[in-house]
Amino acid sequence: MERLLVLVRHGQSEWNLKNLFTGWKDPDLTEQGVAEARAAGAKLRDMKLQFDMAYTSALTRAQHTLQLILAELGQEGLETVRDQALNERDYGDITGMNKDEAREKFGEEQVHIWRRSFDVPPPGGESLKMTAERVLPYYRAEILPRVLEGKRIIVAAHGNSLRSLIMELENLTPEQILKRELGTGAPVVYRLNEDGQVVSVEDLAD
Ligand SMILES: O=C(O)[C@H](O)COP(=O)(O)O
Repeated sequence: MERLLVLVRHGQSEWNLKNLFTGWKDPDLTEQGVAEARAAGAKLRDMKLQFDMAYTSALTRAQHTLQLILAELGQEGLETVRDQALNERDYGDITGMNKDEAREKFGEEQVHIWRRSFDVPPPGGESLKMTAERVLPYYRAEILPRVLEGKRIIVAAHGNSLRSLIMELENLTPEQILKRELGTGAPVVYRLNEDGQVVSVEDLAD
């Protein structure tokens, strides 16, 4: 039985382009983001992958990315579940702030801690640990059982919601996940065994 799980971060958003902390804000894709999403779909098509179900967040940039990928695959209208459990990490009070200006104001090191530490949340926002505490229960209850019953699943979501899931799938330590960056529009293709453990991983980033 095929147990396929593909994770893909949305293409470049308007706020990625402006270098703003985005979190739960809802900008759409840029032209480049649209192109990245189409390219992700083309890569999956070249691998002859097809899906039985899709999951995405409650945010436009992820939903739009999924829609463009499915169009490339000729799978428009695929059964899709949208849930805010898969939303980006909430950046709290620094949402909307320019990332370079934040470094000037709070210092390079502090901003790096907010962005890449495991358990230090930005003020009023979520750490990666807190993000994992909503992503993983959702994954275990909704997504994993479907993969294990043989449904081929694609998840279009966000840098940090996916990093928290990848940490679990790849058994990474907090130190290892800090260094794991996800490119916009770069699918990661997992095959799982009957216990839900990863037997192969293919990162399609160029
Ligand atoms: O929410 C954001 O600003 C980005 O999508 C991810 O931000 P990061 O690179 O700081 O994790």
